[in-house]
Amino acid sequence: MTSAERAGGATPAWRRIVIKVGTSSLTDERGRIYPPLLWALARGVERLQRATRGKVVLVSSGAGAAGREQLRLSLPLTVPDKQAAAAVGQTLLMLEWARAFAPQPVAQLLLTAADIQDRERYVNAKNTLLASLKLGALPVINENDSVATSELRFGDNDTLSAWVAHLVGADVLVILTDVPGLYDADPRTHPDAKRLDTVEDVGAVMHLAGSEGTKRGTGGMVTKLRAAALATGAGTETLIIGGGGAALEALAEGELWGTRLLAQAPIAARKSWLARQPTRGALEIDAGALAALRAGRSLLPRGVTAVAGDFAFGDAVAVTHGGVRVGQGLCNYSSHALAAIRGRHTREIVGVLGYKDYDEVIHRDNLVLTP
Ligand SMILES: Nc1ncnc2c1ncn2[C@@H]1O[C@H](COP(=O)(O)OP(=O)(O)O)[C@@H](O)[C@H]1O
Ligand SMILES: N[C@@H](CCC(=O)OP(=O)(O)O)C(=O)O
Repeated sequence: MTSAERAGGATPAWRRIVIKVGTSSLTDERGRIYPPLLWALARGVERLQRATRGKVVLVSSGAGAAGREQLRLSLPLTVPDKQAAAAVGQTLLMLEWARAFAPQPVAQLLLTAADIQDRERYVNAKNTLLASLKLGALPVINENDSVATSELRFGDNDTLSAWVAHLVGADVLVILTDVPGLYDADPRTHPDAKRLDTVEDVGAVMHLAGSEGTKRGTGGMVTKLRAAALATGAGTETLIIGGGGAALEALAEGELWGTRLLAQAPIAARKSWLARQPTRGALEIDAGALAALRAGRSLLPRGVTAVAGDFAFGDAVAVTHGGVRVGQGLCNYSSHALAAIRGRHTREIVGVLGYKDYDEVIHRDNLVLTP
């Protein structure tokens, strides 16, 4: 690494740091867990914690690789074999992390996408994480591979790490892999590829990711960029770096061995979050209302011509015109209340419902229009 490849600076002021470590950063070329790599990472994490006085949450892959090694399994594996390998490997992995971080305690959390989708489990996961950090433990998170199949899966730990960053309100998401950043083509197959130092809009670089990862990893650069889109869209800066523990030590000194993907501004971040919320119903609006929304105004009951679905106050709903989706937003009235006030003037709301919490059905700050 030459000095020209490094972007130097002061120690960053991060309070919460999520670091995702891929299988490729923990294993040797034969795909076996290589403890010196893991121990060097632990030293890097400690250095980063000391320098920033921030708290680190680790998302660690490697259970599958560790389990395959102990069970002497060779590829390709059936899904149950993969799950058994992850179940065996997870204990080995955690044992090694616990040794490497001692005396700091480590807290194991195994999550699936279902834990994020279900409100109660989401809150429980968040509480466990925040309490572990408060008590001085270092959370080490992996996907719960033994129960997560198809639609319940994150599928890759890059995506999981973006959700963890969201759960803990991280200032930065660090994705550590075996290449020092995002290149304009896969550097494995394009030796002349050039690295991008800073990315302002993840959407604009998504096409640069080759479809394949390493044989050891899952997803390659595509899933890292998707995770970066999620995280930066929610306001969390994302770094894709390579170089193992030494790269974390450099980061503690303000040196970046990779690519910085900038967080979106709060309003843009909110809109991108809004656009990702699952909708529970739809509001059909007339042409006048559509023109008002496009002019940056809020949706009033008068412009709503039909209501579909069963939703509550605060739920996300689609907005349609002529049956075509034109946007979505958070609704200030339940489907039941809206069915009664649609097409009415705002001054009529109290008369119809007996109360009026809002003039707007969807406030413009809670609305995102389809481009
Ligand atoms: N544009 C790109 N820039 C950098 N790496 C890329 C790019 N496109 C594809 N890759 C590949 O992504 C790989 C990293 O992904 P992966 O093997 O899944 O690692 P991990 O185990 O760390 O998640 C790199 O080794 C590289 O070959
Ligand atoms: N949960 C799996 C890791 C899945 C994954 O995303 O792997 P990687 O691309 O190496 O981060 C395991 O522990 O083997």
